[in-house]
Amino acid sequence: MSAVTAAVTSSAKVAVNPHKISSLSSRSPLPSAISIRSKRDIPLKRLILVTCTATGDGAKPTVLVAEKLGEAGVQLLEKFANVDCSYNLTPEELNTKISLCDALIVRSATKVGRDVFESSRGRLKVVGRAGVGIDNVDLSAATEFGCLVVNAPTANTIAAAEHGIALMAAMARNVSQADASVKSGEWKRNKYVGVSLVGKTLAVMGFGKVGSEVARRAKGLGMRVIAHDPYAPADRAHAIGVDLVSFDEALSTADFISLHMPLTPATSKMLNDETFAKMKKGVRIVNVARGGVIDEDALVRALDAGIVAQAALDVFTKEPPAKDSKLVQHERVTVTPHLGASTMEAQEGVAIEIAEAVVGALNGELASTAVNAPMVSAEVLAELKPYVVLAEQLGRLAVQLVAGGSGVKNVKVTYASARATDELDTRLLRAMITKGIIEPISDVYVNLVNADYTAKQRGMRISEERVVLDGSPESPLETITVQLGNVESKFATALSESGEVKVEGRVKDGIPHLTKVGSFEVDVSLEGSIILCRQVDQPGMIGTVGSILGESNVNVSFMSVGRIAPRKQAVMAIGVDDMPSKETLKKIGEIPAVEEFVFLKL
Ligand SMILES: NC(=O)C1=CN([C@@H]2O[C@H](COP(=O)(O)OP(=O)(O)OC[C@H]3O[C@@H](n4cnc5c(N)ncnc54)[C@H](O)[C@@H]3O)[C@@H](O)[C@H]2O)C=CC1
Ligand SMILES: O=C(O)C(=O)COP(=O)(O)O
Repeated sequence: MSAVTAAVTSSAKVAVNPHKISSLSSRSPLPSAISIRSKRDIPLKRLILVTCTATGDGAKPTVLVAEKLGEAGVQLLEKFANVDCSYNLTPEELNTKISLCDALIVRSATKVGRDVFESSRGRLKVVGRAGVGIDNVDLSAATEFGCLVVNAPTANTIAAAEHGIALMAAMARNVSQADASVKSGEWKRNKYVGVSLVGKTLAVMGFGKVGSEVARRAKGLGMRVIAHDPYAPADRAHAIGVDLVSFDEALSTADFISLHMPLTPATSKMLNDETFAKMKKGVRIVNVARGGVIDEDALVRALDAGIVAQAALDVFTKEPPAKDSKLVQHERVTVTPHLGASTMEAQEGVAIEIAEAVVGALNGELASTAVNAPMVSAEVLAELKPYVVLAEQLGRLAVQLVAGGSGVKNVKVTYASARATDELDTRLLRAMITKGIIEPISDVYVNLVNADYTAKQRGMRISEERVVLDGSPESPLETITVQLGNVESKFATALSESGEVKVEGRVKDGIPHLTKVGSFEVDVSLEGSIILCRQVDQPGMIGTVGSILGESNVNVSFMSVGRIAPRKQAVMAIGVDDMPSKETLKKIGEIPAVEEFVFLKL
């Protein structure tokens, strides 16, 4: 079972007489004010993460496209949103605009740092990276601010692989140098004698989507291809006739090295003085990945020392590089201005891929290309839909039962299900319970993106437990129980025998219901708001409370009573559509048989 972080602080726990329950909840005759609510569909937008409710007025969301995006993508966005295509913004202009935007689409040139999320003041809900590399987006800041980051990981793979091959062939045959020479009026056939590719060893560093397409094409050119990738499965490499080798073996045996790993702290400057020294003399290097994976000064030294015969670079640590960059000006270096993804086809594909992902995310759907959120498949999502609402409502109820100042640090969630443990994905449920607990007591916006982070920040530990039931695993869950430990409660009845605030719920006919409070069984649908009352069980109670509410024009949607035994203590759960006034609540509290009561807003 997963647990979200540690940091358990203990606060005073009040031992309260637990009320044992001896009978199941009894549905009482309905007083005149009662109306049974019709079964409603649960709005999908509530389920997830990033809904375009930022404007709060049902207006179209605004998408800022900050770098050139294919027309097909812009058109797709325009069907759903106000689209502001503003290219070449300065960082200051971006920060000013962003507070009016629900989504931002960038390519590789825009730095989306913490300042962007701060400047958005909570409105920015999605960052779409129209391409693969997300090294220009501060993912931890995005996660912290609950902003989903999606990318377009597949549409430019072939373009990048083709550009890698193009650079390798152009470099080997001095195409760009010879071209410049001829255009300047020279005709130097001996100066530009190249090297052949056939029979040479190519080391593909990073055997992902682009790397494996480069490998496939290089095999077709008659090269021997090896690859280094600590995370790639060997059988995928073998399937296209490539051997996975160690980093050092790749460096020491390759005639050509082609880089295709992402820029991360682990890959930053992985080609440096030390690693160049391990290479075969006369090696040729292609970089269509990210400039930062090479120490560029070290590459100039390796070129000058003759270790590296040639390099072909599409990407640079700083883009554009300085005009007088020794590397760019080096006569044995071929350069292009980050053109790997720049084909008509790839740009069209990327634009559509990112526009669909951003629109989906703004619609509250789970994006399959989410970079900073767990992916939950559409099928799992559809099945869990009512349970997701239940989870949030239980969290919301539980936290409202805590007496102010207690500080919620320990949350225990128990899922009872006939499904095998690994057949129930609880990440979404856990996130929604976290949302339910944190949102009523703070101004933090919690979603699937930042739920675990936010819990951790607040020192809240969420432990999850599974109870595997006998029976049919048809429905994913029977009950969800949320317990808050080490807290005091403003409604002592909500404390379990072991002293935790405890609420339990289940889904009935697609509608989430509260079925247990502390040790008392109740049955009330989780819509609107709830009044919980502990009273001495006696005739006329339901009528008395019902008429107080009816007189104040508060519509009652549901009532249920759970009791220990006839004429002993009972808990009445009353679902109300409207917020009762203070006077109305006071009148309920003044009923002699009422021992304690609480109003809970859902
Ligand atoms: N120049 C351009 O216009 C383009 C550049 N790119 C760059 O190419 C990179 C690769 O793109 P894809 O193949 O689509 O990504 P990918 O995620 O499919 O592949 C990356 C591979 O690198 C591997 N890797 C991670 N750390 C490594 C390490 N330390 N050593 C060796 N391998 C490591 C991963 O296991 C993965 O297999 C992107 O991150 C992006 O930076 C991608 C498209 C266009
Ligand atoms: O997809 C990538 O990672 C790329 O590097 C492509 O960058 P671009 O979208 O052309 O700025």
